Amino acid sequence: MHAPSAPILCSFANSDELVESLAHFIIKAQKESVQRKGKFTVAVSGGSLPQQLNGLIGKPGVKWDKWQVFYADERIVPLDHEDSNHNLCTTHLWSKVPIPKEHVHTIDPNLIDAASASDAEDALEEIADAYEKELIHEFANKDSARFPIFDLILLGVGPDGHTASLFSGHPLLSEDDRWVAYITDSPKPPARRLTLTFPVINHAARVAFVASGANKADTLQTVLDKPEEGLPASRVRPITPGQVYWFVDDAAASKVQYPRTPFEVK
Ligand SMILES: O=C(O)[C@H](O)[C@@H](O)[C@H](O)[C@H](O)COP(=O)(O)O
Repeated sequence: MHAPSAPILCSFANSDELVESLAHFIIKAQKESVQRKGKFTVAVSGGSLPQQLNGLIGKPGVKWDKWQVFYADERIVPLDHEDSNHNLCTTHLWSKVPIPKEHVHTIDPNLIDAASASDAEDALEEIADAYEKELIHEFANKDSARFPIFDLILLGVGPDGHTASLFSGHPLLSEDDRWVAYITDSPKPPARRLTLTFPVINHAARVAFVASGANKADTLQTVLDKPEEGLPASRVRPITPGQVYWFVDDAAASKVQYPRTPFEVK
């Protein structure tokens, strides 16, 4: 197996340029995937990311009916709860674009009540299993790959270097079997979450991190310049031919020595 390729860092003068370039990048990835196999499989996370996808709204190149969307991580709360990533993405994106509802794969709402009614981990396990089955169903035509190969996984990074719901020092960092796992002790509230695991993230064709603002400068410096520290975001290194990209603004990249790559819209 080849070594993973080095991250590609693209930094933009301001948030508008970042959002617009990210939209072009996503549309290009979508075109390649749709041409090759008629669909585009994407995973998205929460935080500030959904808002940074608003460059896609109204762009004629986006073939929303070809998208199949999963959540890179999700909080175990009802889907209309203010903490829900699905709710956040619906507010910022899905409600504004013609994506078929059934193409956005949520955690099973029928299982959430049981999980909130008790502290039993069984209920969380059941939600994680059901979401994994949903993924297996979508990726059923996968060759004989051990893990799904997403066309694109979109991630944010927290101040502590976490990504999706993969946190420093957590035993889940060494999960090498499951596709989806739950946690009950997220340091970032709410505590109970689902997350795609590292093997899934690192099998993707493309992973794009999106980060903006000066409050991300120290984190990016550690993640990109000191990968040996092993922060969760540094561990995102998709296996060849997968590629990880960083879409950031100059404020977030201000302390990073790692070389920038000019972004070209083709
Ligand atoms: O649901 C979540 O909590 C997120 O998926 C999480 O991984 C997020 O992406 C980072 O914490 C960055 O969040 P910000 O973009 O808001 O800094």
